Amino acid sequence: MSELHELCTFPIRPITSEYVTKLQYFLSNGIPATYTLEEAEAYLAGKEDEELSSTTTPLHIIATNLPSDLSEDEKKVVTELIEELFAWGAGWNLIDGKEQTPGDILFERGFKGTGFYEAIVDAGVRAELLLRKINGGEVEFLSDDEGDIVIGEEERELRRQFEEAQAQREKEQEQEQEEIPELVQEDKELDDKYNLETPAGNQETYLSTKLTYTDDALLTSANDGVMMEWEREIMKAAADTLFKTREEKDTPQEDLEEFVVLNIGFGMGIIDTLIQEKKPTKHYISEAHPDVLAKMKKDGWYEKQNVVILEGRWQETLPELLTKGVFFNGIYYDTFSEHYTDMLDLYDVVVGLLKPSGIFSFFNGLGADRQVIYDVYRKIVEIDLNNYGLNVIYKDLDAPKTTLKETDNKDESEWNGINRPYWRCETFYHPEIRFI
Ligand SMILES: C[S@@+](CC[C@H](N)C(=O)[O-])C[C@H]1O[C@@H](n2cnc3c(N)ncnc32)[C@H](O)[C@@H]1O
Repeated sequence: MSELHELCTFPIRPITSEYVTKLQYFLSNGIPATYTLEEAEAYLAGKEDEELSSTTTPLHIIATNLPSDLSEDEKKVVTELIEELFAWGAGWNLIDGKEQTPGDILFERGFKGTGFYEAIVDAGVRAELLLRKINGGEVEFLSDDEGDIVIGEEERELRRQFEEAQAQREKEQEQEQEEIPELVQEDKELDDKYNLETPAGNQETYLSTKLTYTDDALLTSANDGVMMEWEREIMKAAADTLFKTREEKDTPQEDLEEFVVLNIGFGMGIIDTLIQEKKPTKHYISEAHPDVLAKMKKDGWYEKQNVVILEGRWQETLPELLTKGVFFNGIYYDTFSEHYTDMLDLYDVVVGLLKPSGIFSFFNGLGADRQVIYDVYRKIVEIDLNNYGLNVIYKDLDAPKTTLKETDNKDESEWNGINRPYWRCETFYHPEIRFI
């Protein structure tokens, strides 16, 4: 173990500012903040050229060895150590031999709410926003419902690339084609490859994939869960949220005269059935998949008096409503094989379609296969919606324990026989979004 790594195991107590001095010494003398245990071991074994499959960084070692009985003074020092590592380019989402990020380790060890876990989440938010800038507004950094985590980006490297890209852009102003930094380009290629191959990752593939309704799920032919029965409680909460303003005293009467609701994504029709029970004046349903539309026809949704079915992708059907004077008291969004970039496009439409007192909500599965990413997205969504003059309140809901792990037993795990678990968190952050 190198001296830097050794330091991060907190060999001496109490943890004093001496630690910060030592850390600064290592970093300012050229040891990268992302120097891994694996690199150190390979160096000692004379195998520096070998490709390493995991990246146990100083932040991982801190997360693993952080004492749980820290004094207030020690907490301050540890906070400084973490800040110092980030200032020198530590990666918030690198993965160690157990496939864990430093945030995962802290969460597992019960450090959520102590400020240390939150420092990692904040670094993730900063990295994401920075990468989006570099990438010309595209969101590529975090995987959402895809089950993979993109490793290798470090804030410092990003910052360097950002500055480089900006300088380059200034130099080549007359050139129409913008340079894409190599790192981002690599991610894009990975993403494109992934997208082209799976229904879960790509809309075009998804919309031409055969779907099957089982007793408790809607599945693609690749056994991806499009919708699953375990989400029913979440749908109940969502339906209640959409109708909440009906009971609130300060909702303007003119907003309530016609109670109009929009649901984007029919799936198993769970939320639409719950919406119908609440008898809205009008109930719009946006649905793109032919097999789902066929099921809706078979089950009589086209005959319902107050139901309007918008056939096709919401990207094509909703903008038309903007010119037709249709406004909603509630909008819910829960689709499949879409990404956070699609949600950013959706926000443009939502602000135009929501009544001043209206409520917008969505199935919040963003990054939910890994707690720390779920927490990063929680903040990103808040930041993005605030830019639209919308405020988010999250309500914590318990997710079923059977979604936490994969086992062969259907009673123990929802993921038995399902291609890619898209949910792994204990708590669902149910969003209620209104104009500020
Ligand atoms: C997760 S399911 C919705 C489940 C629903 N909330 C329920 O309670 O059963 C997602 C649905 O969104 C539909 N969908 C996917 N992309 C869409 C798009 N761009 N526009 C409209 N519907 C879409 C899918 O075909 C699928 O029926």
